[in-house]
Amino acid sequence: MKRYKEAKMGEQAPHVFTIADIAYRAMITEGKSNSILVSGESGAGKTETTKNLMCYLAYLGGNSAAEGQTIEQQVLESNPVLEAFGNAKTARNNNSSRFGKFVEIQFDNVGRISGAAIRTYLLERSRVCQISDPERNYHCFYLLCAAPKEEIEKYKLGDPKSFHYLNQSNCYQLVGVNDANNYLATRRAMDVVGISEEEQEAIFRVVAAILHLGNIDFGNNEGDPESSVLKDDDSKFHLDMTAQLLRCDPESLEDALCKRKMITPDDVIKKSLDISGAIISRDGLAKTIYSRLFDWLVDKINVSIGQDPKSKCLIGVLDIYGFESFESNR
Ligand SMILES: Nc1ncnc2c1ncn2[C@@H]1O[C@H](COP(=O)(O)OP(=O)(O)OP(=O)(O)O)[C@@H](O)[C@H]1O
Repeated sequence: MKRYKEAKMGEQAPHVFTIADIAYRAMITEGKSNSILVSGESGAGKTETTKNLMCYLAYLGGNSAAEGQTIEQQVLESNPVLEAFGNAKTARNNNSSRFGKFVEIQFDNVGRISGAAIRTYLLERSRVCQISDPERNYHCFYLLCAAPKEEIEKYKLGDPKSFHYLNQSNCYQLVGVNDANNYLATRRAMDVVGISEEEQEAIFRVVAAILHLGNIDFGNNEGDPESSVLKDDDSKFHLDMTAQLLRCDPESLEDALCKRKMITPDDVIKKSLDISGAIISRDGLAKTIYSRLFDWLVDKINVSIGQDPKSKCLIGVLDIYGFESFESNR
């Protein structure tokens, strides 16, 4: 970073630091905002490049003397938090971002970082309840299953193989990655970005609830093929756990999964759902809860980092969705 600072284009070997340096210098001299677009196929290195760009901008505009957590530390530490909840192993990349991200780093009139905002786009919701070999679900599920024993007991978790949302693929572990260590690292990163202990507990409660929700299975309601009921005691256990973790009433949850409410101008009609309908509503609930949790996390990080209303210049870094080409593209 030292070598690239204020070096002319071509003076050093090609590097993203040069791009960040040019963007920063142009912002200072011309007083104009700049954006850097990082694009490429899945696995090309966009997210790593984005992190390098952010490190370099933090190096140029950092506030080393500030007390407590600096804005740049918070921006950099938001990466492991967002990756835990928005990244997953795919066929091409063990740490593939399943969302788009635009990071705005704001600067004051002397070129110091004064605020930041993170905007995310289009989280891949379907992954929460549907995966196939050799992919994995979002990292956070495996991290929580590798959490310290007390937490595993508190959330009644265990081997990832016992959860439907994880066992549709045979891939559970990543080579060279320790989920137990990463769980603790994610908790530490959450501390840095200003997520309180209580909020962290609530976040992982929701993650555990989604795993239990996925294990609720449905069976035929005798005498009425158009409706469904909980399949067995195992499903009842997971329903009770989901309700306990989400702090809602188990009967209302069961009703919400097995019945559909239709609102007409005069009345509210409840219609029973068959097994496949109940599964669709269970998975729909899991996807909605997860994507709202993700949005909540991003909002929380933004509130904690804070934006500078007086800032006139910013550098934006856009890490877009990586392109993938499948045998059968849909
Ligand atoms: N500059 C780098 N230094 C070291 N390793 C890198 C670098 N860039 C990429 N890699 C390796 O390649 C992998 C994929 O990179 P990255 O996650 O940045 O890709 P991506 O383009 O963001 O992919 P996706 O679109 O799937 O999110 C990384 O996990 C890392 O192992």
